[in-house]
Amino acid sequence: MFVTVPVVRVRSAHVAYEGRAVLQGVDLPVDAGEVVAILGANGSGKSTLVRAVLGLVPLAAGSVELFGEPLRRFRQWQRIGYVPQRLGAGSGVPATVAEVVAAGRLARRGPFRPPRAADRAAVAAAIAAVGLADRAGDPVTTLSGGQQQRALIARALAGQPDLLVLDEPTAGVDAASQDAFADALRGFVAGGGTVLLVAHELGPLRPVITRAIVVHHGGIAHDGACPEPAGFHADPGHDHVHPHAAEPLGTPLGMWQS
Ligand SMILES: Nc1ncnc2c1ncn2[C@@H]1O[C@H](COP(=O)(O)OP(=O)(O)OP(=O)(O)O)[C@@H](O)[C@H]1O
Repeated sequence: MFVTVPVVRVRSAHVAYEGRAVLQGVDLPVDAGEVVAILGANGSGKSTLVRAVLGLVPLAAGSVELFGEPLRRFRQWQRIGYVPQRLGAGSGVPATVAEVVAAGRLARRGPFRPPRAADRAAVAAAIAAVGLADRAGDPVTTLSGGQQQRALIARALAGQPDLLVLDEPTAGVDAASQDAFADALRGFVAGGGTVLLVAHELGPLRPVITRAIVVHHGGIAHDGACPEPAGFHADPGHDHVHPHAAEPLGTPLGMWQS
């Protein structure tokens, strides 16, 4: 019998920083093809959860499996594309968009092999997917913050991962970049990809999200449909949400938002 293995399986995860508990017994399975948004107030532990999934912060207790492998044995990192929360401080090297995106291909082709046609095609496709084809030759430093974020997403896509993990990919990003990102995600998922992303506001991403997780008080307060903000509260820039009739589980959405 064919049994599908979850792409991510977090079991009873506990994480503490300097003795202060941030996650306390979190369970999270993510199946292939899901687009899971992790929501919650500032400091609730959203980034900590995705960092724990990737082994970037240690678990005090519990376990993580990726593609059915315990994290400590997992070696297929080329199957995962990760976009951290912020572009690090500039290295001083004015790399072009194409160079930054091509770096995302290294895990696939190995650092000492020249790029093949398939590598060049994957890089071009990733740049096009985020709507930056006309900026491919420009230094990333000349791009807006939102466009730089799109370049990082293209870098993750260029590796043709099975799982994309994105930490607040649309925070502070202009509307055009949010739309471009939503389109890129749609294409990625249509090609069989799975997505785990941290978000503060869903905006244009909302229709792409198949499942929302809300982290609150070290645990998962909601796991299901996207909480529906009413009317104009869904607008980007409106950073709080009021309780209303459609909220899930009877929990005031305001509790989850800062
Ligand atoms: N490396 C660290 N050392 C100590 N404390 C940390 C560290 N990283 C995060 N924390 C603390 O852990 C808590 C959860 O942080 P985390 O970044 O996971 O929250 P978040 O939900 O992603 O927040 P935000 O929405 O502001 O990005 C916060 O109180 C934060 O200050």
